[in-house]
Amino acid sequence: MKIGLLGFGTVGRGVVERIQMTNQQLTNTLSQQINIEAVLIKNHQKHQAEKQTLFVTNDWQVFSQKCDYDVVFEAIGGLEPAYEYTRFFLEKGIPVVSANKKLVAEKGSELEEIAESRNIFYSYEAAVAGGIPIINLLEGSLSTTPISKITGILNGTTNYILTEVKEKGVTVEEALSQAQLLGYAESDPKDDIEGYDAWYKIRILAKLCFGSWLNPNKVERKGLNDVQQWHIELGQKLGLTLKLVAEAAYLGDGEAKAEVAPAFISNDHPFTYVNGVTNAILIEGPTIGQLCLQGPGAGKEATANSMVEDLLFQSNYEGKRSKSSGVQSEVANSFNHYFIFVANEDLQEGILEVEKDDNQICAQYSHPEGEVYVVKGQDITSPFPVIKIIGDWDPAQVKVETESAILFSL
Ligand SMILES: NC(=O)C1=CN([C@@H]2O[C@H](COP(=O)(O)OP(=O)(O)OC[C@H]3O[C@@H](n4cnc5c(N)ncnc54)[C@H](OP(=O)(O)O)[C@@H]3O)[C@@H](O)[C@H]2O)C=CC1
Ligand SMILES: N[C@@H](CC=O)C(=O)O
Repeated sequence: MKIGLLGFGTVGRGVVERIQMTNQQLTNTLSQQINIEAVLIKNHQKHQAEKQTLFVTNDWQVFSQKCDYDVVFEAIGGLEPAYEYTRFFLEKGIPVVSANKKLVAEKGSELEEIAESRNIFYSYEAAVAGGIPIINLLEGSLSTTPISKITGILNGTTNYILTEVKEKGVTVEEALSQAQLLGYAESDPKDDIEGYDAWYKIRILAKLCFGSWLNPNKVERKGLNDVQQWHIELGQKLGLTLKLVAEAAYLGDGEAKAEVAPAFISNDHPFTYVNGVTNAILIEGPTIGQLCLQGPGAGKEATANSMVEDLLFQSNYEGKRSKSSGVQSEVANSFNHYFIFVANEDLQEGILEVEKDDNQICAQYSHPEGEVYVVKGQDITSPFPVIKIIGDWDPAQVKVETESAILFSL
């Protein structure tokens, strides 16, 4: 089997190592030897010093003209030129295995159509939650399972940062540099911090769970930008852990909604102890109850593992597998507690804003830097930072330490 590899960074290198490491097993399973025919990179200088046994080029013409690949792996990232290159191979009838969530979320519909018309696959197991085999699970073992909601910690970098800051007291910048060194972050880490990466991923999951692509303009995206240290501290004092959470739910009548936002997790929820680069996904539906998966969400080995297994999974079906069209189940109405944070300097305006929307304030806590108002409802919004609480958390049950930093006042 002749492989063309687009990209030789964290993931591309992982693919080569994984193929080398399990070469014998792969040969046995596929009944043929896997050979990496050519690797496309961008910056030749960067790779010049390396002793290479592979054919590595930065010339697209050279790479594309080889064209007798049986499969192409795409680990470049971003929209262009990944889109052009993927299209090129699919149109030639060459299947593509991708790790590129941005490309799948933005152009997946069109690329899948091309693949289907050529009776080949365009697959992207590694694009969502790194090493967790969620895509082929949804399309395979759960393909007729009614799903009402899917919730996930889908970005390894932000989860790693939040964990490092909490457990080691490092700064966000220090933790981000470490995440970059470990190969977890996107080439532009704003994609992680501002929630874009998780936004692409939840849009892909929503399509697989509910059968159609959501209008991206209607998928809310909030990253960690508005979260301040005192918000996290207050949450911690109240037994809550901050995570960047993506959710998609089926509302009935063909309507689904999705969002990415920071959320406080109560300590009875399966996500509470999901730390570091680990991702977790909770799938809910009437026949399965709650199904929770967790595993490495980023990094060379885990992501490459998903790409190689994706190839094997797809090869078993020789492009003839019928894909799940999403079996929706209407989500039950749920009301959550929300924290609305108002810094000291905004207090006068803040309380008026909080009360304006007929919000019932069920509790209020103080911190030297501001107040938090706890309200209960659905989709609460405010001009002030709002953080939803996920899990079973009730202010009436909370025992707050009565130290000066925080006082229970309602
Ligand atoms: N890192 C991770 O843990 C995970 C990453 N992914 C996804 O995998 C993809 C790759 O990520 P990652 O390996 O981390 O990224 P890297 O930045 O480490 O590697 C990107 C590779 O693509 C090459 N490249 C970039 N632009 C071009 C271009 N225009 N033409 C040819 N080659 C190009 C780069 O070349 P050069 O070496 O010359 O710079 C580099 O080899 C992304 O879509 C990412 O979202 C998915 C899951 C996990
Ligand atoms: N930058 C991404 C990489 C995997 O998709 C992340 O941190 O999750």
